Amino acid sequence: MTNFQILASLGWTPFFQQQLSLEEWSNACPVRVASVHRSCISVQSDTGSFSLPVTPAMDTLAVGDWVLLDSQQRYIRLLERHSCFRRKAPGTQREWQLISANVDTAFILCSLNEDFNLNRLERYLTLVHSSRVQTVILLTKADQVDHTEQALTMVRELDASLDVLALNTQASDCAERLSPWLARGQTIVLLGSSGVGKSTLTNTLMSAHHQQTGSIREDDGKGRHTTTHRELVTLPSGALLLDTPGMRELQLGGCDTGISSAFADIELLSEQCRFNDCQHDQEPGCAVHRAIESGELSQRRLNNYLKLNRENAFNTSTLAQRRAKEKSFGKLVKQIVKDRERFKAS
Ligand SMILES: Nc1nc2c(ncn2[C@@H]2O[C@H](COP(=O)(O)OP(=O)(O)OP(=O)(O)O)[C@@H](O)[C@H]2O)c(=O)[nH]1
Ligand SMILES: [Zn+2]
Repeated sequence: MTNFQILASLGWTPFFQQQLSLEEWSNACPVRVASVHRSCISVQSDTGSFSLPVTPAMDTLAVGDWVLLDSQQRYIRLLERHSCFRRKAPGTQREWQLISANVDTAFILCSLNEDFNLNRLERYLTLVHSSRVQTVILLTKADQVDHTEQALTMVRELDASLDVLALNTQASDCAERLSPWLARGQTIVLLGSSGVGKSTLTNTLMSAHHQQTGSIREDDGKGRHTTTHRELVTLPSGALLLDTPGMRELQLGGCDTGISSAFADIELLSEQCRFNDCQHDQEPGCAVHRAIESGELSQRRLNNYLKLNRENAFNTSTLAQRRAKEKSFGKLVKQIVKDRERFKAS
């Protein structure tokens, strides 16, 4: 019998439970994907961690996924995701890459030094707003700069409802300050460009208590956690942290709702533009431009909104085209099979 209490500490909730059929309830074993490698995945279950060879059916799994195994530890199926982040795979390929699945809270890290960048922050906000997750902005390296207050104000102006904290990721008070989001069974993903302090924060949170955790961790020999690939680690608080190695490029696609939500102010203004299809360029009666002139909205934010919209539309359409192609190929295959059967029958 599956121990659902242990599963709850791994992030199992009624959302997943209700997806089980009666038969699966008694026979299947739910496990959570902790890391994905080319030929194997490691999973956490109510009886501990183990790894499984990857079969073609498991090709689309992401870290954080819940999957069902049979009594022989064979893969049955993927459970529907509560939330999921994906980006366009870097390079020229028009492919998607899953960043994480079933996350409750996203910590978006942005350093306060010369890399501080509101446009990039808006890009990450668009990504998280397209999924059902709580968002917290962490402004790191607060110990290195003296303009923390101004930066906090600028970020709060992006969205007054956001939780924003400035911190030194090496300081021992991080665990306490972040504790509202780090309860047992909660899943957190760290997002942010390379060098913003994701690994440092992971290390600080991991060593918050000197306690052995049943987590999967990689050690560099100095007792330090290092990120070489995406993996789920259990923090002393009982929360599950998904550390992602530095993302050099976060290309958006399929984020229509994310844009509408991250830029709700501009979308609201657009409703007052004279023309329904106003591009907020040179059109007369543009409410967005009026807001810029009055200082209510920054030109920077509008430019970034237009840029992310173009990028999202481009990447989304290429994805849609690919899906359509796959669909028509699928139809063709079905037709061939049907014809063959008819041929056999005749
Ligand atoms: N002073 C100070 N240094 C920090 C802070 N956060 C990170 N650093 C330093 O910044 C450098 C980069 O931090 P990492 O934790 O490796 O950054 P990362 O986000 O994990 O980078 P990737 O692994 O490339 O994605 C390290 O030298 C850290 O010691 C901070 O809050 N204060
Ligand atoms: Zn307009």
